[in-house]
Amino acid sequence: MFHTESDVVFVKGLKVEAVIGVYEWERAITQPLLIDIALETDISAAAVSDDVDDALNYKAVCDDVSEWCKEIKAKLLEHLAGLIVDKLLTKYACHKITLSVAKPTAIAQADAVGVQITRYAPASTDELTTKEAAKEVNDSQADDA
Ligand SMILES: Nc1nc2c(c(=O)[nH]1)N=C([C@H](O)[C@@H](O)CO)CN2
Repeated sequence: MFHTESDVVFVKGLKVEAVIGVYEWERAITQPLLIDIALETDISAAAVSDDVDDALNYKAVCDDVSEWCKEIKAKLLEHLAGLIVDKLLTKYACHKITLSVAKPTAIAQADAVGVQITRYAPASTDELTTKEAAKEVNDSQADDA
């Protein structure tokens, strides 16, 4: 079977309203965040089977990231980005994640400001197959329902 180390499942422009910011006035409101995520993973099983259970499900990623952003209520974008990438690497079968979080309304003179980080999975997480991780996600969502 065809194998590659450079497949990517991505999310671009995920919009989340969340409490974010270092100033007191920011703690009392929500602001829009725009999030891009690139999850490096092996998509070859899903490419052959055409079964979402073999895929790193971007719908589940969007749901999780939206929920975590609202829960975390970080002051700094750096803190939020770090926590979200750690959680994604723990939950999903991917070996590398690049994530950017932007605040499009924070600075009037700028289109957006933000941070971008890249992190790698520890070896043990990397060994989880996409199918095993997808099953864990599906099972935990079934438990939540
Ligand atoms: N590197 C960062 N600089 C700043 C941040 C941040 O999260 N990371 N945050 C702020 C304020 O919350 C700002 O968005 C209010 O306009 C300032 N600098």
